[in-house]
Amino acid sequence: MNIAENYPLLHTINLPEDVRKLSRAQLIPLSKELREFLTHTVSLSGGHFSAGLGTVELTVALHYVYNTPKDKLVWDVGHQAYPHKILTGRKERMPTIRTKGGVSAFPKRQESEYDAFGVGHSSTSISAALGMAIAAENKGEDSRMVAIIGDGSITGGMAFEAMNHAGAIDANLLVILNDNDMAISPNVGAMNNYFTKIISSKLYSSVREESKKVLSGLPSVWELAKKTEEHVKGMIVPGTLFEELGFNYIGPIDGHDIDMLVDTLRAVKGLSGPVFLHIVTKKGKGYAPAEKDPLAYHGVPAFDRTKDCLPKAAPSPHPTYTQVFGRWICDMADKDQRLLGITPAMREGSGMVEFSECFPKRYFDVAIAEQHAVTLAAGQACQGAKPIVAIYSTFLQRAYDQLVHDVAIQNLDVLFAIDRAGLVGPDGPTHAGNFDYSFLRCIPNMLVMAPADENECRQMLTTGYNYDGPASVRYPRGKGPGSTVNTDFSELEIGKAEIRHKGGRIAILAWGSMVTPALEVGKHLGATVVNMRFIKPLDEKIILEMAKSHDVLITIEENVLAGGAGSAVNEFLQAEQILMPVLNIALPDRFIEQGTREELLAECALDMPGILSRIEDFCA
Ligand SMILES: Cc1ncc(C[n+]2csc(CCOP(=O)(O)OP(=O)(O)O)c2C)c(N)n1
Ligand SMILES: CC(=O)[C@@H](O)[C@H](O)COP(=O)(O)O
Ligand SMILES: [Mg+2]
Repeated sequence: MNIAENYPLLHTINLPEDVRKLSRAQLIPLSKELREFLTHTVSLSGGHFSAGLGTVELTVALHYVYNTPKDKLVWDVGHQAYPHKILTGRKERMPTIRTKGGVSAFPKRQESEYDAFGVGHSSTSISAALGMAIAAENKGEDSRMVAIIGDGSITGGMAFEAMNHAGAIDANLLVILNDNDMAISPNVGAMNNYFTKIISSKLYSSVREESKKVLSGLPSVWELAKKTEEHVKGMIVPGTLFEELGFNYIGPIDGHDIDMLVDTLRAVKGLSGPVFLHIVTKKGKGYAPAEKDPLAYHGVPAFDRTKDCLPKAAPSPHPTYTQVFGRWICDMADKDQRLLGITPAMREGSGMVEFSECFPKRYFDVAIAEQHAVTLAAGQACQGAKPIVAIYSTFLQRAYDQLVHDVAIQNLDVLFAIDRAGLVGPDGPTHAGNFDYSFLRCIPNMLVMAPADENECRQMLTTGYNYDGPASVRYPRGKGPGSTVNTDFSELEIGKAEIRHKGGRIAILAWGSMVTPALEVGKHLGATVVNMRFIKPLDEKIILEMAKSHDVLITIEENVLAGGAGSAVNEFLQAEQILMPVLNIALPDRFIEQGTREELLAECALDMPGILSRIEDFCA
């Protein structure tokens, strides 16, 4: 990639201070080059794309106006922060994004001093920026804190908890709402309707024009505004929710108009107290296929930028686990009218598209609101419905209290279809689902299952659905070993494991994704291999049998060791006063960085060669 030749202005930008040296007139060509460079590098690497296309001008304007890194930019989620990464010293390395050892998927404090806060999960930015503002003021430090949050991410309750606080203490904080009317899929909810109302109100266009005049020509008006903040309020749609929360609401303004952005940011930088700046952008801006289909271009594989569509996935007879769930929920919904399906803003990723289309009245996208999703399900279950919460393992962490307090204590009949469990790969540690065995199995009443293959996934979903109480099935990202998935509703006996291979001295107890490599190892070593299926309840009978008839027990799971399935076996053996050599193979007690799933499994010695060598070392 010849940056100097193809991106002459961007080439001169190593750090934001270089942006600040540019003339106002150069900001438009810089934005153009930045967008082209972003498109070029993401077409090589894959990654999050359409959101970043929409934040190009905002990123340039922010680094132009604010004195980063002393002033802090806190990007919510961080999938829209690729332009920020490019302007903050990482442009040459962008093609490595999300690869092992490469630039990380999201802002990360360890990676750059310009990444003020580590992100990946949504709706944290306002709390974090507020914390920074309070601490800076306490130190007597004059730095400005800016939270940049999308219209999807602001639907998360935390964002409102933070504004509730900021508004009350009159904190010096700028919240920028980047409103593109999209989450990953089209944004939903009353808040979204409210934003649409503001934007489509007649006032928006006139405010836009008026603001433009005021902002471009008359900085003194802003001087005045500082003194009489009511005036600023007068420039906006009156009576906004955010004003009631104690914020000075400004906007909506065009988030692709760089002059307007720079003027507005300069003006609000001088204001004291919490300010809420509402900008309107287009997700996918400037790359026609992404503008047309921002959902498809939210996260992309490498692609040919000269074509107007993404590469088609190779046809495969084997569905992913997500697809197995998507098929099953439609089949079960056909059969049982009581079934209700819930997703916290992850319709596509969780395999709910067909269900949403076939059963619109029984489908609930609750926006990015995991806590609400779980308690909503609890409420539905109280009325005799059969709710299913389809959720990524990492995002279920958000709703732990709801799981315990609202669902499990009341032994309510909710099924959790937990996707992206274990190592997810390129998104890195923020998105890994490495803890769910541990945090689920300690909850009384919970049924915790992990399928060894696709057909077992379907059977477990049916088993969990028919179980009278909280149940969970957790499965990894992508495909399994490729079993044929039946279309029936067969169930598994609860708490019953199955022996997959009979052998001699060594017995391997494996869960979920680890059954396949365990089988390979078992066959190689002549060991017994058990597909344990249940993390809770454990098949204690089979553990006793294995302990009696083997010299060594090995447990293998794709979850951290602490509190996981191997720990459950250890607890049981201890309770039974069985003393024998036991090796627990699990994820280590550290956060695993990004890479492909295969690379990470190998790094953690959870692939066939890794497992084999750990067992050989142990038994030597
Ligand atoms: C707690 C949490 N739930 C779900 C997600 C998955 N997720 C990532 S981006 C996104 C949509 C965000 O929408 P918005 O904030 O409007 O940003 P945009 O992509 O439109 O720029 C979702 C649901 C997440 N990162 N964190
Ligand atoms: C930023 C974010 O949280 C999502 O976009 C996430 O990266 C999706 O992950 P999957 O690709 O596994 O659905
Ligand atoms: Mg959005």
